[in-house]
Amino acid sequence: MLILMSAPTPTFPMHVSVDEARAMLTALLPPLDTEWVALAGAWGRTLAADLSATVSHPSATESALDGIAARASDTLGARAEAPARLRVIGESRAGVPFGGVVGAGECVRIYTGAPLPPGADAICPVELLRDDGPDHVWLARPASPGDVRHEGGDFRAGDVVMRAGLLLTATRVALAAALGHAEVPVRRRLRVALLSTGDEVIMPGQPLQPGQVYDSNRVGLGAMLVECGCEVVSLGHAPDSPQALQAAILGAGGADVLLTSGGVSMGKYDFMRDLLIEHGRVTFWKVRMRPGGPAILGGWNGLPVFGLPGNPVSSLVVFHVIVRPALTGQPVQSVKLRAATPFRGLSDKTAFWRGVIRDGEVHDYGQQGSGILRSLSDANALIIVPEGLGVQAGDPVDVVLL
Ligand SMILES: Nc1nc2c(c(=O)[nH]1)N[C@H]1C(S)=C(S)[C@@H](COP(=O)(O)OP(=O)(O)OC[C@H]3O[C@@H](n4cnc5c(N)ncnc54)[C@H](O)[C@@H]3O)O[C@H]1N2
Ligand code: MOO
Repeated sequence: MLILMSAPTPTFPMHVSVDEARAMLTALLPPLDTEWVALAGAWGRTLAADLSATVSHPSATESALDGIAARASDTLGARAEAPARLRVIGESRAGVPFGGVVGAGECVRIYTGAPLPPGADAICPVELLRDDGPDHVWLARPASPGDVRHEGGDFRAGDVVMRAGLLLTATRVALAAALGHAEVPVRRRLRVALLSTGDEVIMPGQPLQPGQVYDSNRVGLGAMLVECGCEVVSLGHAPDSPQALQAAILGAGGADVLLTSGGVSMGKYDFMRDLLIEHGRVTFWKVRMRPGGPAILGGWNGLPVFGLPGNPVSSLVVFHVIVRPALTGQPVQSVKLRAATPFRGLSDKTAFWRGVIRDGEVHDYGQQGSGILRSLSDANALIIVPEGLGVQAGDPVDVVLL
């Protein structure tokens, strides 16, 4: 007769949803103080306060073209066979505006970005002009008010243009400069300690002995943390021993959170799991997702600890859909695409299958094992198949772009 041992009822939540896991991790992270950084060093940081425009952009109504500025009413009906003739009374250059007023029958030569002189309300591009001596021009088309860029057309002084919480991408750093900020308030970088575990795990650069594996998780997770704007405190690697793990965790002093990889599933040597359950604190164990199901969140002496599974695809997918959004405050961005192939559903888990987007459709990458790291590297999409649902070819499907 087969007797199955019944495990004691856990005192912590198990099998939480991906959304719950993300919210629980977010709740364990400390609020981050504000610091000011020069704009040149602000890329990748998170804005800590709203940014207002110190000036309007454009700062004055200006020309969008090189040509002449005139009164549109003087040029109505102008065409090649019956051009309009205007007197040139000066010039307006970017940075050197024309000092006078454009009157009836008059124009000034003007260049892109130069202020529109008072009196003028329209532009004729240089391609449609013919000089008639130094002081007159013929227009083969009416001057167009549409070729004027209005003062404040982009933003006005005092407008709140960027909101706190925004990730400062390259274009947003450019926008902050246009708003007139030499320095910006950003959130302090989160200090994340990173530890990989496992007797078999070694760093590349040494010959691989039978049964060993190169530490791809530490390198991959470290790079992803840098992408998230975090300061990485590398704790290196610890073997499968509770004592070694405890000693390594002590090295995380001062970090805001510890990320580990490996040792969180069902095996006898999964000591990260035991350490948190028996001597630390557990917020949840196991997420209803594949890959990544065995992840465990908890704490050790006040330090939040997130134990990611050892399987390379599992740890990196958990990072994509739980860790990154929690660390950056930026939601997981997904788009709807048409599935070119079926994607398997799981009755009790959300699946994140690797896919390849081709011709606007998403195709199954094929090998979906949690140890097939190439599937993540070659893929450019994570296909989200919600619990209990499958995807047929032709169905719309939510896709996270990798
Ligand atoms: N009986 C069960 N076995 C397993 C279950 C289960 O529910 N019942 N879950 C499976 C799932 S799902 C996953 S994911 C893995 C996760 O296990 P662990 O977190 O305990 O990870 P390890 O056993 O330490 O390692 C798994 C695998 O990954 C390799 N590994 C570990 N660290 C690294 C690293 N830093 N770089 C590259 N590769 C690494 C390790 O050598 C193993 O091959 O458990 C299943 N088992
Ligand atoms: O779900 Mo595990 O995370 O299959 O490899």
